[in-house]
Amino acid sequence: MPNEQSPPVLQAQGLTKRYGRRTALNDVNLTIPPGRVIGLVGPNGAGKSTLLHLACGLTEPTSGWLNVLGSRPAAGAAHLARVGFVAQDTPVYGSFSVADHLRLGARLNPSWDRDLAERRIARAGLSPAQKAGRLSGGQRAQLALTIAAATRPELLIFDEPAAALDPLARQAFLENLLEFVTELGAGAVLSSHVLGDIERVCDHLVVLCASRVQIAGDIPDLLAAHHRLVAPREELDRLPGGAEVIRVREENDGRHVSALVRADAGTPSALPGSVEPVTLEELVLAYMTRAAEPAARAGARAGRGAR
Ligand SMILES: Nc1ncnc2c1ncn2[C@@H]1O[C@H](COP(=O)(O)OP(=O)(O)OP(=O)(O)O)[C@@H](O)[C@H]1O
Repeated sequence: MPNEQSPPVLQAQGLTKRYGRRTALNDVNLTIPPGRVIGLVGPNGAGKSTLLHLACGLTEPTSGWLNVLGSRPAAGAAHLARVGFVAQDTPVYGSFSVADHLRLGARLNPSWDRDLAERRIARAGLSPAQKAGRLSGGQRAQLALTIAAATRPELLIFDEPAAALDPLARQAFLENLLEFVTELGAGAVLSSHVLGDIERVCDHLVVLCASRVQIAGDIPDLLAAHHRLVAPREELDRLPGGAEVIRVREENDGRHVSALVRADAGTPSALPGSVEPVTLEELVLAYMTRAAEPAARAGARAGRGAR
């Protein structure tokens, strides 16, 4: 069970990963405190899988470093056992039965919790005799989750585990995930494109776009620090110190703008115009849009140059 003295779940400094000439992660700095369920969001190609693969020790940084639970990823068998990973396509062995998977898990993992595995398989309604290749996407995801959790890791890492599931199966999967996290006293990192899923299960958010972390923090703190305001455009030049405009949109009247602003706690009363709280979706979209704008402008310039 993590406490105040526990090391950060993830800590990265200058973390960079290149595949040939392609940069997947660029100078990522991140410190995530212990005991969190972390949502990792970002558009396709943002570098989410790369970050998760680095965290599991499946690949090495090009430069910089990353610590997971206070050590380099996969630094020896003992550290490897502290982290459970469920990959994007929740892989299982198609010709093995559910029971075969549990037997294999028990044989390969000294910390295997047989009681937890069997209890959860029964709870998910999976028949031990069923071949994994015949399971539905939702059942396969539950099996992969159970195998990862039965090794009793301190951190569970999921790469878009529920992407292919229908809403009901997704809800069942996420509920199960949260139950595991509670039962094991573990942390979890979960990448997803579905903000509703993140909102439902995560208490910490990392927005990754264009190979960099755009914003990270505990979700209640992030929501408290961001505001939507509608004000005359010129008022944006007179924002209080420390306030930062993340995204601006023209209002229909041509005189006012709607802006998403980051401001320290306590500043909302100093902001001009009408000030409203933001939703998690607005916040994430604002950072994604801001990150995409330089690339879009560069693309437009290149397009004009090509004509
Ligand atoms: N093994 C690889 N070889 C070459 N390029 C790669 C490799 N893995 C990832 N990339 C590239 O690195 C960048 C980041 O990819 P990554 O898969 O980490 O993004 P992602 O945020 O997980 O995307 P998605 O949401 O589509 O799964 C992309 O440009 C991708 O093409």
